[in-house]
Amino acid sequence: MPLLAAEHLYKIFGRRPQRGVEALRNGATRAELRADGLTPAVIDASFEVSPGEIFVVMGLSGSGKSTLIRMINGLHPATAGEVVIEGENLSALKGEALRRVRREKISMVFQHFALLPHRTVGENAAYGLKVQGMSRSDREARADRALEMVGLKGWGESLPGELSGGMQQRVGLARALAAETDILLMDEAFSALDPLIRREMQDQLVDLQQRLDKTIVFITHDLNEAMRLGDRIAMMRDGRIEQIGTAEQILNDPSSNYVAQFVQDVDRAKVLTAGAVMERPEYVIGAEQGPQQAHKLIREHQLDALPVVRRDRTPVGVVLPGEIAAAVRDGRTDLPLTERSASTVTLDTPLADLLADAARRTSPLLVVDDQGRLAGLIPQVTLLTALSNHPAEEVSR
Ligand SMILES: Nc1ncnc2c1ncn2[C@@H]1O[C@H](COP(=O)(O)OP(=O)(O)OP(=O)(O)O)[C@@H](O)[C@H]1O
Repeated sequence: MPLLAAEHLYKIFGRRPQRGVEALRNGATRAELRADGLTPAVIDASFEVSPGEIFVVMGLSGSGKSTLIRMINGLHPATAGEVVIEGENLSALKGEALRRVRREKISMVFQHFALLPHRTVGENAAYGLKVQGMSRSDREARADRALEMVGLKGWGESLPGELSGGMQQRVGLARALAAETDILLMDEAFSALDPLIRREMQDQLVDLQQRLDKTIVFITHDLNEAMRLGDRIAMMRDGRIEQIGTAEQILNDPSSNYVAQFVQDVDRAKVLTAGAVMERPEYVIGAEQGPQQAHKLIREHQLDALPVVRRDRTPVGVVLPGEIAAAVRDGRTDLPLTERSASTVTLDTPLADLLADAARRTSPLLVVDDQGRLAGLIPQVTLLTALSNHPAEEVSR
């Protein structure tokens, strides 16, 4: 079951917004609604977020991201459609019931930290808990734990003004973590930070997510940030979600010209991984087999390379047509198939790392999964083609 789902959500600002929903469903354009005094901020948005996922909502200014996230946390009632959290329809809740879900399930991190300047870092981290009526000692214990998680142990007595921007945002994050909700909503949370600190925070967020298994909806207008953070990304335009997919799906298979144009300048080498560019081998050969069998398979199926694997499918190496043909011709049929060992990389190795020595490579790369089993193969030509699109200085990091 998804932890969080949006089902045909609409948010229209203006008087009697419901008529705008009807008009849009009947094919009216945004401009037509505007002329009628209505602003459609979110139009027919549907998606599901799984537990432990980082789901990024990406779009330009005015595309509807903030409005969408405000509907998810119940700050804005939806004009139509539903927000469902752990099976509970938020849109149907009111008053205390709505406040309870918001308090227990969702916490929010804002762009401008939203810290109270005259309260200490510790008090700021514990702020949401005080509002809930939690005892002082419990509040302090939770706030301390949260500050430690974000690397601010020992800063509890300081005032926010004594901290750098990056540290202040960590306090904002600690406050959200102290609430111990499963869902974190982050609205342009790192946009006010300078680039180096921003990267650090992105890395820390991914790390925290892996340790704490939070479900995160992260809003950004920065495509690189979206690609770095998102398990999946929803691309928004003019209130509508144009495409939802992994960074790789969006790069390799954009659903519209708009998305294609948007991603055209992305450095693919930094986003794509070995898993995205590999081919799944249709044929493999067991390490106990000999060159005769390898030769036969290669000839019959016109293979460019044949991975050699053990019984448990861990790779031993790869045989190439020319060499195996020569061995068979010379009668060296007792040759062990492990003769040429190939380099192996894991599924999540960035393409940029593979390109670093692509020009020197003479055999395909074997890709293994996290159990060390053969998952795929990256032919030489794939690397060389990628390399020609990414000059070496661009990919060396
Ligand atoms: N309270 C409001 N009343 C009227 N119109 C609004 C309101 N809030 C947002 N809008 C309009 O809804 C549209 C979407 O705005 P929204 O703030 O959700 O976009 P955004 O993608 O978050 O942009 P930004 O990154 O600039 O915050 C815009 O046209 C905006 O002017």
